[in-house]
Amino acid sequence: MVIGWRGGVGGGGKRRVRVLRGKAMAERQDGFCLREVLAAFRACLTAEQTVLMDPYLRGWNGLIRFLNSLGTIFSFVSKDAVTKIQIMEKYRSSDQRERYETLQSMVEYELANGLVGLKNQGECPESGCRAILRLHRALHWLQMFLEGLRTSQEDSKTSVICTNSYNASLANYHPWVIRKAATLAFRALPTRNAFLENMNLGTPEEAVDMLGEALPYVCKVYEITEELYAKHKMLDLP
Ligand SMILES: CCCCCCCCCCCCC/C=C/[C@@H](O)[C@H](COP(=O)(O)O)NC(=O)CCCCCCCCCCCCCCC
Repeated sequence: MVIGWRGGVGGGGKRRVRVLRGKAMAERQDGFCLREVLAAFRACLTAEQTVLMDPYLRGWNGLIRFLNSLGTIFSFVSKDAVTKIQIMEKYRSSDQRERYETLQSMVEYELANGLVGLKNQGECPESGCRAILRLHRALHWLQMFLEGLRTSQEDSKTSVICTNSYNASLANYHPWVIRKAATLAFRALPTRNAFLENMNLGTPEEAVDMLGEALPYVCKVYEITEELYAKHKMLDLP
């Protein structure tokens, strides 16, 4: 299975307009394409069923770029995610970078050296295991959201798909005030087709096809991480 977009139209610096099926559609001007994000999650997976850290973080940075393009209403979400990503990037450029090459090597290293903070958050506020767990939970939301978007009807509301997937995943770990702010922000999401077009994967139909091909890789990354954390009883890290 190859992740790629058959249409082959990349983003560009200058504003361009292309005509698809008789309908004019403005292209994104920032060159963002969700294909690269999805390919990054695919690139995380190794033959040994480990998860490579660098493409994992690259995938997340791409998602944040997309999130930021949806408006400042999501700043509180992206700031929190960026804090977690930066913790990991710092480790990947430190003397300990090899310890953080994969999620598996990170877990092994931090557990063996008492760097996880198993009892309370204050113990190890910059624990890599903890930062990844927060992103991992958000990946569950993303997986459900994109699957919901992919399988929904054309007239479905993005805000409803987003709220449902949030309530079934991440919301369980958030206090009331965050849940409230998140569900209010979801109301600002564009329509389903505008959202799909914003991914820069072609027409909404092409975007749906692409998601169908690529989502299994995101799911696999999620499953491997979930098993790893379950094995070490770290799914509830404070
Ligand atoms: C498309 C709209 C995207 C909406 C995003 C849905 C997720 C809403 C999450 C709200 C998080 C609010 C911020 C704060 C959270 C923290 O309390 C909480 C706990 O952290 P702590 O233990 O350090 O205190 N943090 C977290 O749970 C991590 C949240 C990370 C959320 C990252 C979400 C990134 C979403 C990227 C979407 C891109 C759209 C992709 C579609 C192509």
